Amino acid sequence: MSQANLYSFPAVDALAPALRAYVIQAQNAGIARHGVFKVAVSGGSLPKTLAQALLPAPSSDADTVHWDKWEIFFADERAVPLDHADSNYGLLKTELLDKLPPSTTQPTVHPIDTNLLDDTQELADQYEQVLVHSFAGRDSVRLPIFDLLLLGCGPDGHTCSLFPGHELLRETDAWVAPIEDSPKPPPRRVTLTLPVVTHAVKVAFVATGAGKKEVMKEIFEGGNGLPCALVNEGAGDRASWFVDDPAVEGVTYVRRPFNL
Ligand SMILES: O=C1O[C@H](COP(=O)(O)O)[C@@H](O)[C@H](O)[C@H]1O
Repeated sequence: MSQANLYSFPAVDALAPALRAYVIQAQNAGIARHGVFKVAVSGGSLPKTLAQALLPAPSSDADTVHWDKWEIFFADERAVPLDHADSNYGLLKTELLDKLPPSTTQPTVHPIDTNLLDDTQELADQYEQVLVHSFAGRDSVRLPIFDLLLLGCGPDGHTCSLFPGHELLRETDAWVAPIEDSPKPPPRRVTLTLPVVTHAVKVAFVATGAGKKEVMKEIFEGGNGLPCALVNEGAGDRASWFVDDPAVEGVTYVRRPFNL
């Protein structure tokens, strides 16, 4: 059985160029496949690291981020207005999108429909319809296949808004699901479901800082049914972890040298 790749770097400034190279390779493969790059992103600490990876000017044609071809979705989102401090869209906008050079054609971004914030089931259903439309219809595809998912890992092993032990981990039908009892605030959210996450062409996790080392040990040395471990099991070597050394201190799982 294939296993997740674990790439570790002394610090975020060494991790960022590797993440950039990996994202650009996924981007180019997506564009070659269907003319666009369909990517879903998390909130939390990810957008800041992503900005560090993707904002520097390209060093060559091969190193270019083709923002005009990006179609950005949210791996999870909180049921709040887009300008709320808890919004994952808001975070991506302030950390990354607002910092693109003015001459850049902005990517297509798919935020949640904030008219539906009062009903998380409707919010999730509407976001699923966005995917249905973008991925050519639920009748023709069993699951949407993202070119890349860029995910975080919480200190409890959650990813997207899939939390340890939560019934949502058993969801097999919906592509996007509501959650009303997230243990991490805010409680009301929507999230991609596990089958969608594990079916992506590639899944990249970014986890940095010593605050993650205990959960990294658990994920890579047993799994314990943690959501991040379930993604590793489902995606195998399509999953890659970009971490800094403090996040994997004491983790015995074999790191790979980063080579594309
Ligand atoms: O609540 C959330 O947390 C996770 C992890 O965040 P991090 O700050 O520990 O990286 C994040 O991936 C998710 O999108 C977010 O809604």
